[in-house]
Formats: sequence, C-alpha cells, structure tokens
Amino acid sequence: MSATDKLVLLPAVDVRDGQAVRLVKGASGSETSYGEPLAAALAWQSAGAEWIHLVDLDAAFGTGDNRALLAEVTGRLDVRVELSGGIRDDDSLRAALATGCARVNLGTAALEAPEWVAKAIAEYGDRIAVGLDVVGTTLRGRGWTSEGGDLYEALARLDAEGCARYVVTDVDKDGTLTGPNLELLRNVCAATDRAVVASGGVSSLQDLRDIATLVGSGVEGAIVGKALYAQAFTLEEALATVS
Ligand SMILES: O=C(O)c1ccccc1N[C@@H]1O[C@H](COP(=O)(O)O)[C@@H](O)[C@H]1O
Repeated sequence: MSATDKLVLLPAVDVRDGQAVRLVKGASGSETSYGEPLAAALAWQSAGAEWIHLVDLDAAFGTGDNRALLAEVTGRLDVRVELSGGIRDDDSLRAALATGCARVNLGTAALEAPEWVAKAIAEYGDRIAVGLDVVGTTLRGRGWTSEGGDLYEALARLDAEGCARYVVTDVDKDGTLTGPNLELLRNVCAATDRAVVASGGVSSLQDLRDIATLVGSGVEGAIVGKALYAQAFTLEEALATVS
C-alpha cells in the first residue's frame, strides 16, 4: 500500500536523439519533438512537480543512448528523478544510480535477466522499481517490441524477491490520450501489496481523479506525458486536482 494518501504526479521527459519527445504506443518513428529535455524538466519542476520520470528511449530501443545528457538533467534538478530506459546490467545500473536519481526503473532486465534484477533489488531496495509494460497481460521489453511472459507470474516472482514498486504501463494506451486502463490497475493492485505507479493514457483531469480513487488500493503515483505536452491541462491544474 502507498505510504501517502495523495496521488503523486510524475511528469515524463522521454529523450530520443537528445530531444524531449512523445511517442504513440511506444512506436519508434512516432515521435513528436518538444525541444530540450532540460527545459522541459525545469518547466515541470517550476510548475510544482515533486518527481520527474526521465526516460532514455534510445537506450530502451537499443539505438544508442542519452546517458550523459540524462545525468546532466538529473544533476540540474532539485526534484526527485525516476530514471528509466536501458538499465540492464551492472554498468548501466551503476551509472544510473550515480546520477543522484531517487530511483531507477528496470524493464527489459526484469524479463531477460531476472536473477540480476533480484540481486539489484536485494542490494538497492526501494531505489529499484520494475516497469511492467504490458499489452493485455503480456509483458513487453526491448522498446516494447519483444514479448516477455505473463504479467501476473512476473509480479508474483518480483514480490517474492522484495520489489518495492511497479510502474505499470498499458502500451496500447501510452501517448494516445484515451484514458488510463483502470481495470488493469485494479487487477495489479489486487495481485500485489506493493506500490503501483500508473502509466499510459492520461488525457484529462478527470482521468487523474479516476486514478486517485485507486490510491487506497495501492496506486501511489501517475506518470503524465502527452497530456501535458499537448496542453490538455497544466501541471498546476493537475497538482491542484490531486491535492
Ligand atoms: O516511455 C515510453 O514511451 C517507452 C516507449 C518504448 C519503450 C520504452 C519506453 N519507456 C520506458 O523504458 C522502460 C524500459 O526500458 P528497458 O526495457 O529497461 O531498457 C520502460 O519501463 C519505460 O519506463
């Protein structure tokens, strides 16, 4: 269960080829560019964000990385950063944690290197979150292009290994502005007592109110991406809505 009763909002800054972008359903090539990642992150910080969800999309897709840039952005921020994308081995994990980020989010590694992830959880505790990126109930990895088994089997395994938090993304919702998958969030919360961060589909302040109804069930936070960049609402309005 979440330690707070207020939904925490995490504005997303996804970086591809040095630029802040939004994708549609995570599809490579569907990028809309929104300029400098640091400018975007600082804007969300100025608007009152307590967290930034910062993603290296090139590292997630295996098309290079933006590691130095993300380290610089993290270092320039006063707010907490959840760093994600391409963190799959000792070297990338060490580099990610050395940025000073509050926690990292592991996706592909949880599917392809479960023993390494268990070791990382044992060593770093709640600085490790696992991203459960799903189509239906099938996990996706490698930039959401490969299939990685059943959501609930992975959840049971990771719970047993002590994973503190899951970032749950409905891939088919992400970047579409069609509303969150509340049923998926309810089902995940019913299957685990660990904190859940909702990701994908937020389009309106009402969507945030809907997600906030699940705080008592274990939803701790919500990642907001496209809706902020498309100016469906402001971050100030969103924060006021969930306060
Ligand atoms: O956030 C996205 O839009 C996204 C799209 C396609 C792939 C990944 C995406 N995001 C983040 O990347 C991690 C997975 O990275 P990895 O598998 O550990 O390398 C995923 O959990 C999302 O947070």
